[in-house]
Amino acid sequence: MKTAWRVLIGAKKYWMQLGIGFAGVVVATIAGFYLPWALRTLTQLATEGSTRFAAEALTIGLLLLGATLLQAIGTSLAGYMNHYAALHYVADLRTRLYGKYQQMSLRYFNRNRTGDLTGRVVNDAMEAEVFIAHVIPDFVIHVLTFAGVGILLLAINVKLALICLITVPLLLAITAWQSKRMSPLWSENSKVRGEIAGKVQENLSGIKEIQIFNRQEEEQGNVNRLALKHTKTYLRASLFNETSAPLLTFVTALGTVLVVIVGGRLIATGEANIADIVGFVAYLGMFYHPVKSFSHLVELAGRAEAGLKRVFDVLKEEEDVQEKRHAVTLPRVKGRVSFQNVTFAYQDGIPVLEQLNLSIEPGQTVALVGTTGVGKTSLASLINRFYDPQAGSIQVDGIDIRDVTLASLRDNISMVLQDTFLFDGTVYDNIAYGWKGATQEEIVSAAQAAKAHDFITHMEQGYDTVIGERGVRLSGGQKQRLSIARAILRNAPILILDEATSALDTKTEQDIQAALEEISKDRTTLVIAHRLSTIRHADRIIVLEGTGIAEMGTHEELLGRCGIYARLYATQVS
Ligand SMILES: Nc1ncnc2c1ncn2[C@@H]1O[C@H](COP(=O)(O)OP(=O)(O)OP(=O)(O)O)[C@@H](O)[C@H]1O
Repeated sequence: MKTAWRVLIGAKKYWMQLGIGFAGVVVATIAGFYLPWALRTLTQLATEGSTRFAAEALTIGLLLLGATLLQAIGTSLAGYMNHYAALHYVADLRTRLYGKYQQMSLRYFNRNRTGDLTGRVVNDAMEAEVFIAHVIPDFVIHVLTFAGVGILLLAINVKLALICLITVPLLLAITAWQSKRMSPLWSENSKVRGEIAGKVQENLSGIKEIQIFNRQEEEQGNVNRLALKHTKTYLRASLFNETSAPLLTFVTALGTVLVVIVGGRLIATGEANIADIVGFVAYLGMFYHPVKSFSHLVELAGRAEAGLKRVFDVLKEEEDVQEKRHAVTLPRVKGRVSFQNVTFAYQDGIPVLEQLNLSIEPGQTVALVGTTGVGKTSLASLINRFYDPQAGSIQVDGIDIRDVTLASLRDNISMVLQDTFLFDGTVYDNIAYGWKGATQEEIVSAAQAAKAHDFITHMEQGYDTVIGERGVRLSGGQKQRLSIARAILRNAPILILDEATSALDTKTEQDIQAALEEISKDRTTLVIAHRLSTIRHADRIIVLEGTGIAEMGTHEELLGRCGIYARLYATQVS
């Protein structure tokens, strides 16, 4: 019920269509009441031996035709309008869900599987259609039919009407019990569906590894296990439904039996006539139908509710990297970046950085070095708020980055990441992704600076070549060069290069290094590199160890200190 309200309130924009749909449902349901009434009237006229039977029958026939027409028009109008509202609401829900994903921090994506999150947008959001176009209209039809037919039965014969009410509490009790038992089964079912989506998505992303390590059989087994788990949970719900359905049919039949027995006695005592009983029995099916179908409706609602809960769970999730209510726009900065007593951990109790202090002046190039896993990427990720630190603050030009809008902060930062991600579009579009509204000349000159122009022009369709999902049709080095071009195009005052040239051969790396040094001249640059030869000319080199800074200085100063850096350097040059 709560979900139905939530969906109805959420679909406010479509209340007009829902109103028309509602009117259609009401008209069609009421028009449907006429057939048994017509039967009763005809029987009455026949048993009374009316002389105008043929003329009366014609009138009743014409009225029946009108009622049937109204029923058809009402049903199709309601069907279209309810679907119109439902499908538009699904589209809104999918867009909102995707929008929410875009606001979430990386921490959220580390916690959840991509396939599961995709499943919520593709499958679970669609359950709103079931709610709006099926569950709610059916509920209205059932309530209207039950109440309307109930009144008609009372009008025909009060005693008989009360008799057929006897079984209703029992039918409702069975339905309520069924609904209580089914709800967790459907939740489990939706969860397993999400697990299947997550597993398949993960395996498709890692298809190379599966083939390299010959794990096809094992992975197929894993997917099969999940598929069977889904079958089992679905079957459990289905079994429960299938066993309670005959029980409902039996109790309904009991009501009809009572009406036949008591109806016979009432005819014998003259309290009812044949026409009443004919009308009564014809209405009885309509009267019990809503109560009987209520269980199917409960099943449908339960299934839809379980899916929608997974959608609403995401929508109500709090973003851990939040923009303040009155966050200001950060203008183009000079590029001073400072970390003050920053403590950061992915998991409670396992700090990656502790009480870290660091200040980078505008235009400086600072290199971060340290053993693998020490926290270099994590430190860089804090600057554009992929994550927020648990303690301390990070400032850009003296302004706490939590006080400014995320968009304006990120507009000031250009990043080339360790794993380059390219979209399935053209080379041109992928570079242009770096800056909205870049001109063709700017894109080409960024590609030239990133030493990508030559290989691009040698491709079949040059800048218009489609590079495939994640840039699969490019080599690692080519991808990296496109991503550097994208960053150059962005022309932001702060540049972060995280292993930006690791996939390049030495010659190309040297060429790009020169270009990167050129563009980093007038901007603050943070370089993370394992190959120490590439950061020799940095203004400052910071060596991370444990959870903080162990050494800091220029290349020469650090070599002279004969510490960690000197040892690392010695192992690389030897
Ligand atoms: N998303 C994550 N969730 C949990 N722990 C993480 C996550 N990313 C990194 N870590 C952990 O945090 C620590 C620092 O990782 P980080 O990637 O910052 O190191 P790094 O110095 O950049 O390593 P590398 O040189 O190998 O790229 C590591 O112990 C790593 O296992």
